Amino acid sequence: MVPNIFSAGLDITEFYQKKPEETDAFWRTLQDVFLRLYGSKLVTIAAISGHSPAGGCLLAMACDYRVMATGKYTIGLNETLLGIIAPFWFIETMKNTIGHRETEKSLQLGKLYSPEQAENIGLVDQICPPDDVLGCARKEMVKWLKIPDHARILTKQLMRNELINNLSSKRKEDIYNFTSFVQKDSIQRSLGLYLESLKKKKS
Ligand SMILES: CCCCCCCCCCCCC/C=C/C(=O)SCCNC(=O)CCNC(=O)[C@H](O)C(C)(C)COP(=O)(O)OP(=O)(O)OC[C@H]1O[C@@H](n2cnc3c(N)ncnc32)[C@H](O)[C@@H]1OP(=O)(O)O
Repeated sequence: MVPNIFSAGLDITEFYQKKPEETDAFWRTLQDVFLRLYGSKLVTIAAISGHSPAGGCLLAMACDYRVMATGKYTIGLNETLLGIIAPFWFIETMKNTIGHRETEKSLQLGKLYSPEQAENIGLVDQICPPDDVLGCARKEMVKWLKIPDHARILTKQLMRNELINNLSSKRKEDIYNFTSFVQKDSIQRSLGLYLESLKKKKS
């Protein structure tokens, strides 16, 4: 685990000043990761040890349960703040997690929540002191593993298959949408400025 960061989201440099075939491949890989994690038969618990913006939030939401460290960390889908938009399957995953109305506000505002706020709206299920996040996740895992596996798996599939099938049937179209969107000059400019601002913040 990297201290303070669960995931900084997608590596923007993978779709900044890249060739279309490179961004296509990047997006296809992300679809694969999501479909495998969201559709996993295993019990998946995210131990969110720190910041979890955008793609990081998506990965966490793809799990069955989320434990987040307390502290000055944030989680959410902040795409609009970067001048980009969350694709339909990010949106659907968030709707399935926190409901339609909260998702609508959250996405338009590019909202990043504190751990306490995230727990209040159900974006995370539990908050724990940073040095106990894994311990809390393990304790929760024990509960989930006591459920008869076949029943849990079938239930999970019933809940998740609609989104899985929807994305699986639209993968090509979704890749096309991503690449044509991020390759626009205006979007490339926004991404460049955002990357610069991240570096400036650091120095
Ligand atoms: C008709 C309809 C059509 C629909 C079409 C749909 C199209 C789809 C559009 C596109 C969808 C894209 C979805 C995108 C999802 C994403 O995940 S985008 C990434 C979002 N991530 C962020 O905004 C987080 C950015 N990072 C931070 O805020 C901070 O780094 C941090 C996580 C809070 C940690 O802070 P700190 O510890 O201070 O680390 P830093 O020192 O700031 O960072 C270290 C270096 O890393 C660089 N960096 C950080 N994050 C990223 C990143 N995500 N990508 C690339 N690079 C990143 C940062 O610049 C530092 O770099 P160096 O200076 O070189 O070390």
